Amino acid sequence: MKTLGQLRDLLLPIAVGLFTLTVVGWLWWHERQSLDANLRADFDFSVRLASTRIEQRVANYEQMLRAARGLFDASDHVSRDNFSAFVDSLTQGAEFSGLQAFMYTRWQGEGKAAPILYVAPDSADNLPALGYNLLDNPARRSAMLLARDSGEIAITPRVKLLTDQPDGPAAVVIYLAVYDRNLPVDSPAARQAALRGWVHTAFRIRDLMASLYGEGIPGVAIRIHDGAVATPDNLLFESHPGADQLPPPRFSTTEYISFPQHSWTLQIRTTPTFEERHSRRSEHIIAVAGGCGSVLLGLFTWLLVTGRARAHARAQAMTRELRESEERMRHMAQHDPLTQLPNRALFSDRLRAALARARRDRGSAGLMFVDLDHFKGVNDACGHAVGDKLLVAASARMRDCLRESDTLARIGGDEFVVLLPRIDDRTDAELVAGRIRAALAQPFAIDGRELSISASIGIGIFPEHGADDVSLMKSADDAMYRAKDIGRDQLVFAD
Ligand SMILES: Nc1nc2c(ncn2[C@@H]2O[C@H](COP(=O)(O)OP(=O)(O)OP(=O)(O)O)[C@@H](O)[C@H]2O)c(=O)[nH]1
Repeated sequence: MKTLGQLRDLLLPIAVGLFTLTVVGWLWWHERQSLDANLRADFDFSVRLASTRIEQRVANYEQMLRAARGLFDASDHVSRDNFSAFVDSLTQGAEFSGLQAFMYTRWQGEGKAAPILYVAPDSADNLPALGYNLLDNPARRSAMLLARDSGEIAITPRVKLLTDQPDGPAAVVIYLAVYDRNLPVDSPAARQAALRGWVHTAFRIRDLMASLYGEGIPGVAIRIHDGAVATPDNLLFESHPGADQLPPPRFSTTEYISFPQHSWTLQIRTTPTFEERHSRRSEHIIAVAGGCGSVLLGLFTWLLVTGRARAHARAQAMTRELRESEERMRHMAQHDPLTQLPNRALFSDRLRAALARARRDRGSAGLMFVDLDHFKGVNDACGHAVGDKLLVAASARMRDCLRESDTLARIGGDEFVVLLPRIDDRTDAELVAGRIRAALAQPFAIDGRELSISASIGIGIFPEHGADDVSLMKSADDAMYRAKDIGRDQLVFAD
């Protein structure tokens, strides 16, 4: 029954702790899911932002090219100054940053060169490009012809700018054909016949990205590859060189940006900076605080459940201690501390009770005073400690001479009293006194010494030597003194 109760007291706190832990686990999981969802949403937003910004920027370049074509559509004679002034007006306040050069190339006919005629801005970087025959460059040539035939923009694959070193950064050029404004342009053949030249813009990809994002792209790493398949050879741009060395990303994706008959592949992944931006502190707080709270709640439940039992056990222990302490106090109040024999007070109680019983039964009782002879000599010769041991040993021997119902008490230094509550006559008392004398007469071996003692004994019999405890005590005491007087080691009856 007790074990069942203990088991229940243990199971309830465990169940409460487990339940709380489950709730905490669910909260933790929920928080984690929500953080993951936030992170995912942020990443998706970054991806959309990246591809939209690039598309938007290229669309701006296209707008600019179309505006420039409008300039040529409006006039048969566009001078270099007209062109520069037009480009200046276009770029003022408009979002064309990242652009390296804006150019016009004249078509001089089949089999002839197509040199760059105008370049703006006419900076020291750009001017060396003037006069370069673009048709000599296969990548540019095919984009130019595509632009001519389609009437739309055409973008080159990865090229180097004419003014950059051969190992310079990756760049692209966007072409838009300019036609004779008096001729039809409704078919590829018509467009070929009406071709006057091309307006085109050139830009480095890294300048384009820097103009979009500034120094760094926050949180995500972007790689742009030329074409629909990402290979190291067609890499146009990477925002975080060495991103492969980073720990695996939480999220990554591939996006495509399409141009007429051309596309770019964008590989976008999260970086540790991005993942750290979404602190997992709340998740950790829930785990730690929830875990500790569950344990505390379990402990609290255990304290509540076992509180009554523990208070009961404590009360029992205290009661037991109190009883034992009372018992000890009572024993100390009624017993001699050296021999543990009853003291005078307890002896008096028992004497009175014995005499009352004897009086009622019309029986007899015996009272003996036993005083050791010359005990002072033992103390003086052997020391007080040996005297103590002798007193204890003598008490034990005297006790052995008595019945269970008899009482032996120590009422003074070497003074003992014996109560024989039920005797037939004085012979019984004489017999007991004889046994005591004989027991004490045997030598005692204390601390390697042999000690011999004797005792003087005075005996009083109830009722003949005293009708009450006081007179009987006095009679026996007087008899003992008489035994001392007649030479000690004697047994004397009261008068
Ligand atoms: N060792 C020890 N001695 C005690 C104790 N109580 C009393 N005494 C000594 O016991 C002796 C008792 O001496 P008395 O009864 O006066 O005389 P006595 O030497 O026994 O000689 P008698 O006249 O034969 O009784 C004293 O010297 C006390 O100091 C005790 O508890 N231990």
